[in-house]
Amino acid sequence: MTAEVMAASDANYDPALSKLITTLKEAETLSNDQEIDFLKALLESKELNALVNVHTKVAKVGRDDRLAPMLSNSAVILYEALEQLSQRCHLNEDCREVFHLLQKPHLQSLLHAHDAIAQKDFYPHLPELPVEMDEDEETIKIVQLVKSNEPLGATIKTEEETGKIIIARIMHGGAADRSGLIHVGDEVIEVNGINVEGKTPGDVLSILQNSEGTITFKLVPSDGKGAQRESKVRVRAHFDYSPDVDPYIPCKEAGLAFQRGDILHIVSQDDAYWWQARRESERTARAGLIPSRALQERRLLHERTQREVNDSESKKGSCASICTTPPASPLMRSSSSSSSCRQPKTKKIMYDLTENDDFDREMIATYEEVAKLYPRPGVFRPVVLIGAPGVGRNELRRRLIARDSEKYRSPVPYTTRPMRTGEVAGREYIFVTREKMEADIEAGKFVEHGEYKGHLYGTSGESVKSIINAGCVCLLSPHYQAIKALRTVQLKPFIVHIKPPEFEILKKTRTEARAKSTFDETNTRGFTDDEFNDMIKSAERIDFLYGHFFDEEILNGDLVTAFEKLVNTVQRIENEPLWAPASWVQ
Ligand SMILES: Nc1ncnc2c1ncn2[C@@H]1O[C@H](COP(=O)(O)OP(=O)(O)OP(=O)(O)O)[C@@H](O)[C@H]1O
Repeated sequence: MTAEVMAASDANYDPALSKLITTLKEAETLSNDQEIDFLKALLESKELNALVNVHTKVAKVGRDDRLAPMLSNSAVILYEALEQLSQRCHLNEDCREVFHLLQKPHLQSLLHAHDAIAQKDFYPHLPELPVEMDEDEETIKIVQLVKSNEPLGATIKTEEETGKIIIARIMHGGAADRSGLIHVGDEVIEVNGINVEGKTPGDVLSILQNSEGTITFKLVPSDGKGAQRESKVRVRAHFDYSPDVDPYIPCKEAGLAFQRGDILHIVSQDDAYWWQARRESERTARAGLIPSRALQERRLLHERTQREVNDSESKKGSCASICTTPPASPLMRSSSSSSSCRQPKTKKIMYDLTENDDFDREMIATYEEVAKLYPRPGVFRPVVLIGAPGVGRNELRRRLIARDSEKYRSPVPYTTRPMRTGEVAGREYIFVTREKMEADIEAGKFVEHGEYKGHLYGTSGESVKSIINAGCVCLLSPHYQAIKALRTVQLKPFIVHIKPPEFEILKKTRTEARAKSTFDETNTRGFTDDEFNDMIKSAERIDFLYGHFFDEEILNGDLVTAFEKLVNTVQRIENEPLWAPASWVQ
């Protein structure tokens, strides 16, 4: 043994490292180049030796069966348990306590850390060693897939600089993805023995369409690994989408149709314009292409600009009959119908902002990131009933309170108007001076407020909070313009849109029930046909302006049915995890 190696063992070198140093010494006698010197210095460094020792100890602990984890998915089990418990919380105290404990962020983080260790998530993922090969020779892979009714789940494109046909996307969960053999960036050289050089993606598609049985691809693998990780993002769609009528989608068959309100699992946002998603309710399905937020926002902006141009053109009277612009979407029509659904003069208007409510639609509604919000035992989310004036929000609210007045309560509103005969302070209203109310509004003490006939009206945040803190369900039926002020992380409201049925049913149900028009200040006559029509138009406008904020819609035709649906809804809010803005769930 050489003097240096003796020194190495003196320094408590790891045996394997000592052996390497010895071998290196022997090699040094054969050649004496700089690289060997460098390697020697590295192997003899204290830092490397310390690292190797740590590694050996960790590896030894890892081999000890006594320390093997029982399971590596405890966090998943926790969420499953929460889901089960949430339906039983109302049954007994123990359930509620466990449910409460399992929701603690510390416990959840602990289980996540446990799972990461159990799954050995700490091991570095080293790139695969390159296989020795002739540098000039390209690796080619031959992939065979059996053609079925299911689409391949991949899109191709022509690479601009080279003209090569390249795999542009692999749809998550699709046939190509499941095969694990085709990756984004792979170059397609042949399909079923046909050279695709110089061909367009359309030509390749027709080769595929005309093939039967097995399809054989000859591919040059891309440099990257192409491994796709699924993102966990869930969004609520705020618009309807159909790939069949989208002229820009790269491949209609690869598109995913959805409707406003659908919860979508966004599995990939790798492409700036086309995300991959599947409907939350179809977890195993192949992912489909949907427009990204950026693309959809651009389109809406474009449509809006187009509409403005058309509006100004038609005002000039120049192209009304020759304009070839496609008919306005429902989105556009509602937006321009503000004058047709303005409230009648006799109706009380607490929120004198009718000229401004287009601002509410300024926010471009595309997708909203959501997450499951679990009910907290004893702390109920406020339920906000929104609807066109006269549609029956207060009737439904009153019925719910009458059903269980211990549980459902509404805050007493504040007003600056003088008290009328028969009224009791604190029962109908809390009467305050204008100065006091303005100061409180300024100080942010009202969750919603408005002005009617020179008097202020509003609901204080404190009164809502005190109902929630008393363990009751707070019911609110404010003017629809209060939605934005109420929809905060502090209140986490559940918003229900009470909608009128079609004209005939609306008229029939109200007439049979001798309903009193809320447009009549004396509250003595029934609704007129004009008022029914206004109610329907107003509901359309509310839907256009605020539809993306609604958690639920209830059609108030038959009152018994509508009330039953409301009862079911409030029970779900109390017991089930429900989708809510992701920023509310931390
Ligand atoms: N489904 C229904 N069938 C029959 N009558 C109904 C129905 N829903 C509500 N009504 C009646 O319609 C009238 C107006 O209802 P309500 O007072 O609840 O309206 P609202 O939405 O609170 O209106 P506003 O905001 O103008 O006060 C009441 O007489 C109510 O009993």
